[in-house]
Amino acid sequence: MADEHTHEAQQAPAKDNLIPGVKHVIAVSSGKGGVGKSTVASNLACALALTGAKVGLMDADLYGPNIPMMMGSSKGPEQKDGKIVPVENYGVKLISMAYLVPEEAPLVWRGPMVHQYLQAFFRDVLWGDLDYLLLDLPPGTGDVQLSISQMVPLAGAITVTTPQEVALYDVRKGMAMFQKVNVPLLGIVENMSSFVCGHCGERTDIFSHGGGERAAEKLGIPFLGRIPIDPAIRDGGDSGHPIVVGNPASPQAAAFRDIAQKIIAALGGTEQSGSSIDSLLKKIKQPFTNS
Ligand SMILES: Nc1ncnc2c1ncn2[C@@H]1O[C@H](COP(=O)(O)OP(=O)(O)OP(=O)(O)O)[C@@H](O)[C@H]1O
Repeated sequence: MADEHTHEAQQAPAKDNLIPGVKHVIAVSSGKGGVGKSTVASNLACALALTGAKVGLMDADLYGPNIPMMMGSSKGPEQKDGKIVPVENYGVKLISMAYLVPEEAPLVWRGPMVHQYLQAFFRDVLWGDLDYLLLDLPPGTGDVQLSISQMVPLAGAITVTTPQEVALYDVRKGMAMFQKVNVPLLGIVENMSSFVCGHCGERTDIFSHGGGERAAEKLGIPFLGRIPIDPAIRDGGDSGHPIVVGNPASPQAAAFRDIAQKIIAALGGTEQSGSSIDSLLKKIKQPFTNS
């Protein structure tokens, strides 16, 4: 069944460009749920915005949209001339299903509905000119991934994984799907790597160690970096202050910025170096607002 679907996707010619002002669309994916894909997507979006790039983040996880909470922006979008004005926080334009349905409503969509909603997220949202539009995908390989690969040209896909074997098994399947639909693989981010005790400094490899890098080597794709498992990162997500903007001086924020620079370089942009954290932060128009 999956093969039939991917075959369909491969054959479908790219439609009219639904987002002509967007230079690079980047899929943030994961083989498994709960590995930190939305956390990585929101921190990378902030890190890219801090370089001065124009950035959007689409919460394409129609079944479990978390981006508004993680980006501290629960207030829904406004409409203008029948179009949706994306919400903006930390210099990142945002859209999510969470803005459009009541909080407690179950999110159960059939395939055609998924396609329609995603199309509306591309076509009916006033994204304007963007350097990067990140798509936070649902975990796994399903309707959303296929619809998106048919709808817009993807500059590349990033996969987030935790380091243990069972997560890596799913990474390979996810990456194979992107390869089948001719989406370049930008690389793997290993999240929830080691835990370093804040008291004694001892390192514990809760989900094993180094699996993301080994998988990248095996698959012949770049390893983009590792993010430690750290309560401050979880706290940033829960409180709507991604650590990249909530605590920019932390090593965790630096790890996200480093990955963002690798993505910029992979897509042909210029790495921004030498900027102080203060000067980068001044580029965020309205920090900590819109919640
Ligand atoms: N590096 C980290 N350290 C500590 N907590 C983390 C880290 N990364 C993510 N988390 C936490 O793990 C939980 C799951 O993360 P997140 O929602 O980003 O995962 P996900 O892969 O997008 O999940 P799903 O796609 O299944 O909704 C969240 O509570 C988040 O704050």
